[in-house]
Amino acid sequence: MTTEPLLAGRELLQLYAAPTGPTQALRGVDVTVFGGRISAITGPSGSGKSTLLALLALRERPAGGELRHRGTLVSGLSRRRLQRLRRQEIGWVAQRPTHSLFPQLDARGQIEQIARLRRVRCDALALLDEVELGARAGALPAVLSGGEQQRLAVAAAAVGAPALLVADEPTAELDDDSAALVLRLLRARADQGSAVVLATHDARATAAADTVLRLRHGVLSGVVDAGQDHTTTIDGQGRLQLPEEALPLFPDGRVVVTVVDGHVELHRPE
Ligand SMILES: Nc1ncnc2c1ncn2[C@@H]1O[C@H](COP(=O)(O)OP(=O)(O)OP(=O)(O)O)[C@@H](O)[C@H]1O
Repeated sequence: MTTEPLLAGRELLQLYAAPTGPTQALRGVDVTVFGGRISAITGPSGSGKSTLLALLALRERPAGGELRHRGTLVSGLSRRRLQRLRRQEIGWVAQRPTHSLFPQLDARGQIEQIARLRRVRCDALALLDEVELGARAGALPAVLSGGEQQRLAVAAAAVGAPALLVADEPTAELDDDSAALVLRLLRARADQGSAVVLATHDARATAAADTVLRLRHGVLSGVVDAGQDHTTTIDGQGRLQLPEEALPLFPDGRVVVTVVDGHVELHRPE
């Protein structure tokens, strides 16, 4: 892992227009993304995962808060600079993989086109082989199965180990063997220095991550680093959000809080 974050978001807010008034898709999210690591964003449907990915991949600007890319405020970057960063440094796998593929290019052409845009050399057939698509090199996205499209979209995003590789549900359509191929490719890119960020509902993908960020109702409810304790934030009113796995311990929502010798204990009331 590199010590300087590639991306650092503070108090990120995103709003979308809705018939009933603006929807707060993200509310006060703090997030840090490092090269060399896989981060998985989890949470129920509608919790803001895709929205956070769109901000991190510099596809949308936050409505509030502060997002820095290599220490520079994203709000200060021109549209042209953002476009160049997206093209050259950011791999993107959309929730619907065809949305991140060129419809008119075959599988081999997809890889070669991305390599041209990123100005890197890439053995397209070898990369397609890594996701077991070597035999489909001449196929257009429209004739590939959902799982093949997904593997192709991940392979294309991974060309040249971009500084950031962002994937929305990259294993959703995949059986265990194919999911393992995709996760192996993502790990290989992280080992080459890419910051890999996934939104996922898939336990296979969260198990492969170094850090798991949980979103609930647009709020970051917890961050777990592999092999470490749960970390959560305390808001300005002193409230903290318990990890989901702790909630069944307090079925009626009541808790006794005791401060003992510099730490806090939570008990179910007698
Ligand atoms: N372009 C948009 N316009 C209006 N509302 C949006 C838009 N994108 C997202 N939202 C709303 O923002 C909230 C968060 O959506 P988002 O897609 O980020 O959630 P998610 O966790 O990725 O969900 P899923 O797991 O179902 O993909 C939802 O209430 C959604 O309806």
